[in-house]
Formats: sequence, C-alpha cells, structure tokens
Amino acid sequence: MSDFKQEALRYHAEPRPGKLSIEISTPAETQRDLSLAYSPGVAEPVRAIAENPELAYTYTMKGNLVGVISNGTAILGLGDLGPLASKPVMEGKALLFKRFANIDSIDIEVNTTDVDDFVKTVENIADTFGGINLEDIKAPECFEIERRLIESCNIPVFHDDQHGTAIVTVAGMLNALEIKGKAIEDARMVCLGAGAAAISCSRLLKSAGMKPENILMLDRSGVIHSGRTDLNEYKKEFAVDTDRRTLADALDGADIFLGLSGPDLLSPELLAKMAPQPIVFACSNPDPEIKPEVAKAARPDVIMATGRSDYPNQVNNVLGFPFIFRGALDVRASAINEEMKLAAAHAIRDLAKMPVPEEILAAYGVDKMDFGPEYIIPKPIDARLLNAVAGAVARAAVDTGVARVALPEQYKV
Ligand SMILES: NC(=O)C1=CN([C@@H]2O[C@H](COP(=O)(O)OP(=O)(O)OC[C@H]3O[C@@H](n4cnc5c(N)ncnc54)[C@H](OP(=O)(O)O)[C@@H]3O)[C@@H](O)[C@H]2O)C=CC1
Ligand SMILES: CC(=O)C(=O)O
Ligand SMILES: [Mg+2]
Repeated sequence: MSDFKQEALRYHAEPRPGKLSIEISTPAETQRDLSLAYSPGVAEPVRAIAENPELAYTYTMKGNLVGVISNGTAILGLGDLGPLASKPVMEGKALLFKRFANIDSIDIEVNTTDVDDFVKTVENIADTFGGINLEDIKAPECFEIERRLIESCNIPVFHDDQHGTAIVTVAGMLNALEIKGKAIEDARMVCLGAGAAAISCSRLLKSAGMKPENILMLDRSGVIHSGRTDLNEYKKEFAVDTDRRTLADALDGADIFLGLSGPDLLSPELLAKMAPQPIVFACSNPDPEIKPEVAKAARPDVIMATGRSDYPNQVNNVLGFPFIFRGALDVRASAINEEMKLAAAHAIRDLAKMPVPEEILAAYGVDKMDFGPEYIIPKPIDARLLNAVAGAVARAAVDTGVARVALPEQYKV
C-alpha cells in the first residue's frame, strides 16, 4: 500500500475514529445548569414548540443543522458500495459544512435502495433539521427521491451531486470559456456520464446559455441519440439527432469534455481529436477521466480541471454546498431554487477574478495565482467564499420570495 493510502487510513483512525465529534454549547456543570438543560427546565421549550413549531428555530439546534443523507449507491466514482461504506464520505461532507460555513451537520446512512422506503425514512426525520443534503445516491432514483422530498418537506432539500456540482461546474466553465474566448452559445460539449451529476450539470449549463443541440451526452452504451430505445426519461432529455455513436465520434472537434463518469475513460488519443485549447473537466473522484499530467502531455493547450485538491482548478461541489446552505439557512429559505443556484454560480465565478490573498498562496505553496488557465475557480479555503456565495444565495432567496426571515445585515450590499 502506498504511503499516501496508509496516511489516509491513519487520518481516519486517529486521534480517535472518524472525523467529527459533538460538543455541548451551553453550561452543564452545576445542579442549576442541569435543571435548566434537562428536567425540569427542558419542559418550557417543549411546551413552546408544541404550541408554535417555528420556535424550534429559537430553542433547538434545528436552524443550523443539516442532515447529510445517503444510501451509498453512488459513492464518489467508486459505485454502489452500500450505506456503511459511504460513511467516511458523509462524515467528510459534515466536516466541510463545519469547516467552511460553521454549519453543524450529521451523517445518516439509510440501508435501502427502495425509493419509497428511502423517501419515507427521510420524511419521518426531516423536522430534526434546518436542511437536508442528499449525497451519493445514484441516478435515476436520485431524481424521484429529491423531487418527492422537496414536495413533502418544508425545509431545503438539495441533492449535492446534482446541484452543488452543477453550480461549481457552471462557474468554472464560464471562466474557462472566457479564457478560451468562446461564447457559451457557440461551444460544443461532450458530457461523459448521464447520471445525477451529468444530467444536472448539463441542465444548468443550458440555463447559462449552452445550446441543447451542442451537447452530446454518453452513458455506458455510447452517445445518447434519438434512435435509442433504452433511455430513461432523464437521459431522453438529452437525446439528439446525430450519426455519432462513440466517444471518439463525439469528441471530434469538440470544445469541452465534461467527465462525470469514472476513472481513466478519456485517452490521450481521444483528447487529440478535440478543438484548439480544449476545456477538459475530468471531475470523477477520486480518479479523474484523465490525469492532468497525461492530458497536458497530449495537449499542452488544454484548460484542465479535476475534482481533486492536489491539482490546479478543483471543480468540486465543496465550493458550493457549505456556502449555499449557509445562505439558505440564514434566511430560513423554504427551498433552493434556480435563481439561488445561478446566483451562487456567478458569485463563485466572479471571485476567481479577484486578487488572491497571501494566506491562500502560502497554503498552496505558490508565489502567485492569477485568473487564467491554471486558476479558473477559487480555492475552497478562500474565506471570501462564505460571504460572497452565502450572500448571493440569501439575496436571491429574498428576491424570489422563498425566504422566511429578513436578509441578515452582513449580506446587505
Ligand atoms: N467533482 C465533483 O464535484 C463531483 C464529481 N462527481 C463524479 O461524477 C461521477 C458520477 O457520479 P454520479 O452522477 O453521482 O453517479 P451516477 O451513478 O448517478 O451516474 C454515473 C454515470 O456515469 C456513467 N458511467 C459510468 N461508467 C461509465 C463508462 N465507462 N462509460 C460511460 N459512462 C459511464 C453511468 O452510465 P450508465 O447510465 O450507462 O450506467 C452513469 O450515467 C463520479 O465519478 C463522481 O465522483 C459527482 C458529483 C460531484
Ligand atoms: C464530490 C462528490 O460529491 C462526488 O464525487 O460524489
Ligand atoms: Mg457526492
């Protein structure tokens, strides 16, 4: 086993197993403290909430608590390895919520692949939380699960692999296209993968101006075209009239490769077929569709992003979900709508054009980071993301009427 793999296991095992702990936020030392925290004092908020459920936001941690909920059917790009094996990823998402947006969150792994069962389980516990982040649930089930939970829950329900990924991808893509000097309306994209992330990214790219006829999507059976009879309703949305059938056919002259599929599926020979200054977002985790060093050797003109922290241009939903939920929770939004998503994408995009603070350069061990092919998107540790993205989301929630409390001062511009 490599040193890095051993270190990763040790990181998860020490100083105690896992990556999270729960802390007490009120005094609990004296008889008086205990009388207030538990019996008899706890009866007062119980009675208050029973009379007015909104007071759960005042007297419990609900308003700053997000459930990270999975059934482990699409764990990163590792596939369906079951709910328990997804726990390190879900604890990781909770770590990121806390680290980047001071949101308390807890992971819940649900042991079912049945849509009705999953939906019922989440519905039954939803009131515990201020928001629900669905994670690593495979397509097509994820679409029905999210739709039904959005309908039945009165808190934001957000499938991160769909919308978190789409928001960050659109932010990075608009910047990559700007650097390439190509309008999104004219860009031709090949999307490898037709699951949760691919469908949602392609939908949001269309909302941002990409033409449906300029998107060729592929699944394991090749190009999704209108002659296919094996397509579910989500894939059908992307079926086009075309003679192209294979990834090689699709990539001929394409401007963009968006990979949301699996490891090492884009060869240097196929990359060579793309248009000048190709944009390659190889976003599969942990192993991208093509490694940046391989892509750059084949195409020195490539604008390249991956989902990983150890290469430039990390296009990963970590840049989105902590800040999006921060904004949504702060205005007690009932939903995370399209306007909020596009506002988040533009806020992330715009931040990449601002001068990069010293502490970020130091953390990444470089002398400079300037907007360009090696820096199309901010780093997750950029502290400015919090106010920029959460503020944009909160303002969009207020503007579109889904906020249930007024805009906090810190988000007023
Ligand atoms: N960077 C980021 O922020 C994110 C990256 N991702 C990555 O995207 C990938 C997909 O995740 P998600 O959408 O949640 O999973 P899903 O299970 O919903 O979708 C997987 C999709 O990939 C396709 N696929 C798998 N292998 C191949 C192959 N050999 N050739 C063509 N298509 C293939 C599947 O095809 P078929 O439909 O035929 O089965 C399916 O459409 C993962 O690698 C994940 O790590 C996901 C979310 C965020
Ligand atoms: C980043 C992420 O959510 C994924 O790869 O599934
Ligand atoms: Mg995921």
